[in-house]
Amino acid sequence: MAILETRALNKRFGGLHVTNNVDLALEPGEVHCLIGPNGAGKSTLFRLVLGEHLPSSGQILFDGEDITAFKPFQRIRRGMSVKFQVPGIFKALSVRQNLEIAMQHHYEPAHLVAEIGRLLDFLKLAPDADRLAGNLSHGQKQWLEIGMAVSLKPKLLLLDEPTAGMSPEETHATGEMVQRLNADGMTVLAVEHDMAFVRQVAQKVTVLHLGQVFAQGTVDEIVADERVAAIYLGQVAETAHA
Ligand SMILES: Nc1ncnc2c1ncn2[C@@H]1O[C@H](COP(=O)(O)OP(=O)(O)OP(=O)(O)O)[C@@H](O)[C@H]1O
Repeated sequence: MAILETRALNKRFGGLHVTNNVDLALEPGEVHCLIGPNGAGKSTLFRLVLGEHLPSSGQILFDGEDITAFKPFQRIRRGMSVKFQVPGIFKALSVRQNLEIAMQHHYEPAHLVAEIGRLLDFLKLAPDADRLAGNLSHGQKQWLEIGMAVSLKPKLLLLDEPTAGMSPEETHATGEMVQRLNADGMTVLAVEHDMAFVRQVAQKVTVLHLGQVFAQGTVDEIVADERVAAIYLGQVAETAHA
């Protein structure tokens, strides 16, 4: 059974049909990347899954339950977690304090310190634990945000362009984090433009175009698909060489 499924999902903003009959299924334990040209409807689909937008029609199922009408907090309570592009960290608090805030109500005090220590190591932030989050580099802020998103061990992690603005080294390290989370059983849905990252982590790729599922397959299948190259990958290559 799919852990996340959208069935004939539609979203209209006035006359604009932004999500058009989207059927998407994520198997438990899969890393699934959502790619597509600007304006393809990736962010809108992401927000529909999270419950920030309600669909005009169609259904969303999570872990076998129809969550179409659920509020975001109800989805989060059932095991979804999200990392947005703009970090929502507390800049005036230390890295450790940020993690404490995310985790303190969910762990016994006796276990909290050890859990935070493990997470700091995982995030490569142990040497920076007592620095103010606002003083971290861009990439480190993204990692802290990923840490806050995974601190409660969600079943499904939603990542919105997790490597935007990162160096190739930071992007690769982020990919390794996703791979480790996935090895521990976490399902991941990531909107991502960086094909190196997609190639590193994705077991399945969905290409959105004009609000519709345009192609779906493994990374190799997608990269070899001339139709995809025509609408999207050419654009990425141009951007990369700009
Ligand atoms: N709240 C809204 N009201 C009206 N139109 C919207 C709204 N949100 C998105 N749109 C429109 O829907 C279309 C798809 O937008 P969306 O942000 O989902 O695309 P995207 O694939 O995420 O693009 P990008 O890669 O540029 O972020 C765009 O034409 C956008 O202008």
